[in-house]
Order: sequence, then structure tokens, then C-alpha cells
Amino acid sequence: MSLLIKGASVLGAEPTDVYVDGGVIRSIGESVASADEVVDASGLVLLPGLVDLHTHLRQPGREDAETVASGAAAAAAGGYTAVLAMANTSPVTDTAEAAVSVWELGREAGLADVFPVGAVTKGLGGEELAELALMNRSRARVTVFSDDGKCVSDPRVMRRALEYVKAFGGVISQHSQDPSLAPYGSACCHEGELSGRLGLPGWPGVAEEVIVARDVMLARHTGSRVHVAHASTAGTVEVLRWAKAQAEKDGSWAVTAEVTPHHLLLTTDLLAGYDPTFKVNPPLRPAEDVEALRAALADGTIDAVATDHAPHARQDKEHAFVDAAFGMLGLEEALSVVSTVMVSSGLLDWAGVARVMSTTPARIAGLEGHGRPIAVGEPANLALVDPAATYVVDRDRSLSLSRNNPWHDRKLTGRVVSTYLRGKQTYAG
Ligand SMILES: NC(=O)N[C@@H](CC(=O)O)C(=O)O
Ligand SMILES: [Zn+2]
Ligand SMILES: [Zn+2]
Repeated sequence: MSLLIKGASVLGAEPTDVYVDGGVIRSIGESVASADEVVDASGLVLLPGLVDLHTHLRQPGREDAETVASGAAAAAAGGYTAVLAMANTSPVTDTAEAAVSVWELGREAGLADVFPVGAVTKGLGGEELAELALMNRSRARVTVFSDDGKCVSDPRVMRRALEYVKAFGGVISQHSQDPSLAPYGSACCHEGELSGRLGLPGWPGVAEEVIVARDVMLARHTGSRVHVAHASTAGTVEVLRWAKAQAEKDGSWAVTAEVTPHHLLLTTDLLAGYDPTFKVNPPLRPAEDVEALRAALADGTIDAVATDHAPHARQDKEHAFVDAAFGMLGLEEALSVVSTVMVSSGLLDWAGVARVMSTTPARIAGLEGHGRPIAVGEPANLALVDPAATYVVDRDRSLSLSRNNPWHDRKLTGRVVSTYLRGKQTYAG
């Protein structure tokens, strides 16, 4: 099956033709007479397939909220060709068997490559390390480990985990949240003037920042790699800026970080309506934090955009704000949000979008075949984007099984029109 994408602007450059056969890019900018399928891509931007470092699929355990297949379909609709599936399923992905099972479900669905994230500790209990090396040596080849949803708060456990993954080039992705400053189960939003007025128990940005600061020191001490999941405050950005400069000087350890689309656009003021759709962990923050996160993504202090796609069934979200589940959908609109916030404002160009949403996340996770340059001989993992398309999000048109979509009714600019996984179309908008 051959495919000719005609007149696409590769990473925003001059329009050209891209010819794909056998799932591989065979030529760029050469005249090709015919192909099994010809796509008119004039006016469209061609990006490498996006890579999400942080997706929650709810299989096993909560297939009513999302399955690997439904999540992979939502990923494809968002331009993603690879997603990393977090370990906080039920049961938790803390063994090689569990990891291989998620990986196989992804293969069967065939809509995006699904790479399981392994738990750092057994059952996300925070005490005993999970089978990190066995997960890495399994067919699922796990390289990213996280107790996401919970923080690895015991510094002794975090130290051991960093030492352990260093041996095989793994990375610990940390949900940075000190549980004594942000008690699980009681706090529900950003602590500030608004939470006081609304009578909602909040937690402060420093609950995140103290863990980020601690972890970069542990990464330096162990010579290992830490990844900061969903960075959400200006203070975190300051710590990252310092830590990255040190890591570059030393050359023996590394810190990377991601930001979510929602932390790049939404602010804590949205809580005034008490709508649990906007309840998320880490919480939506004030505008000053949002500004700092945008600037950090533009200047490279934050390496990547990751969705933290967190589907929840209606019965877990439709509660009083304090009792509702944390989390919001993200896969399908991520590119549109980044386009609206970062490209329209001139903070990033399309090559920059490819860097933060594909190349760098693939490098952080050590993925092969994803986040590659659009070049002859590379696998045809691609996303076609209409940079000028403006649309209003409708949560009922989602391919996710859940409806907790924070972008519902919002106007966004820039939209994925097709996605190709090794030359096979996985989404047609
Ligand atoms: N982000 C969220 O608010 N929720 C996530 C857990 C997490 O990412 O911490 C979930 O699993 O629902
Ligand atoms: Zn988290
Ligand atoms: Zn998460």
C-alpha cells in the first residue's frame, strides 16, 4: 500500500510531496507519478506522529471509563502515534506480566503504539520497589516508571528507584506532591484567595516545588534521570531552570519536565462555577503560573507537552466538587490547545511543536521509531494538521469513553486532520 501526500508543509516549511510505501517514507520532494492513495495536503502542516508521555487508560479495572483500544482511538484522533500508559490501573502495572498485557492490548487495537509505564513501587504503596528490571527486560521494554496519581514521597525509596533504573537507562517520572503539604483525600484545588472565598480546601504550589527540588538533588546524587510530570507552578520552573544548568555542567545526570495543555491555558478562576470537570491534580493555578509555564515551554526549560489524559466515568465526576474524581480528558484536543496558545502567539513555530510533542517525548522515553525526523527511510508515523481550522469542541464527538472534557464549547485554532501509523491511516477527520 503506497501513499502520496501532496503539497504538505513539512514542519511549516515550503510545500512538498512525501511518498510512503511499506510503512516507510521513500521520497520527499521527488515527482512520483502515482500511488494507491493520493492525499491533497495543500495548506496543511505535516508533523511527526505525536508522542504522549502521560496518558491514563483505565484497562484493566475501569473499562467503563476507557479501554486501551478507546484510548488509542482518541490518541489517533489527536495526532498521536505513541502513548505511554500510566500504571495506576487496577491491578497496578507493577509486574512484567501486567506490562506485557497492556502492550499487547495496544498492539491488538493497532491505532497507536501503547507503551506501558511501570509502577515505581508495588501497588503504588510507596514502600517496596516494583519489578523494575523485569519490566524493562520484558517484551514491553518499560523504560519510564511512575507511581503517578501518588508521589514517591519517601526520599529513601526515591533514591533507590533512581539508582536502580540508572543501570538500564530508565527514568522516574514523578507526580511531585508532598502528601503532608497536600493531603490526599481532603484538598481539592489550588490554595489561594479564591479557594478561601469558595470554601474549598486547597494546597499550595510549594507542595509541588519541595518535591521537585528534592528530586533534582537526588538525581544529581545518584547520577540518574528524573522527569517532572505535569509541572504546574512558576516556582517549579525556577527550580528546573537552576537544575538544568547544573545538570548540563555536570553531564552525569538529567532532569526533564512536561506541562499539560490544561496548565498552559486554564486558570483556577474556573473553579468559581464549582464544575468538577475542572478538578484536576495538580490543580489549575493562577494566571502568573500559566504565563511562566508558557515561557518555560518556549525556552526549553520545560521539555515536552504531555496530556495527562485522565478519563473518568460520569458517576465518579458528577459529585460535589470536593468529592469528585481528579482528572480531565486531553488526547484529542492537545495539539489544538498548543496551536492556540503557543503557535498563534508566536511562542512556538511548527518545528517547535514537533519538538515538544514528538521528538523530545520520544527521546525521554527512549522510544524507537517515534519522534523521528520526517526523512527518507524513517517509519511513516505522521500527523497532518490544518493550522487555520477553527472549531468549537463538542464533548459528545469524542472517541474516548468518558466525557470529562474541559475544552467543551471552547473555540480552538489548529486541528489534526489525519494520522498515520507506519503508513496506515489511524484517523481521518
Ligand atoms: N491528573 C489527575 O487529576 N488524575 C490522574 C492522576 C494523576 O495524574 O495524578 C488520574 O489517574 O485520574
Ligand atoms: Zn499525576
Ligand atoms: Zn496522571
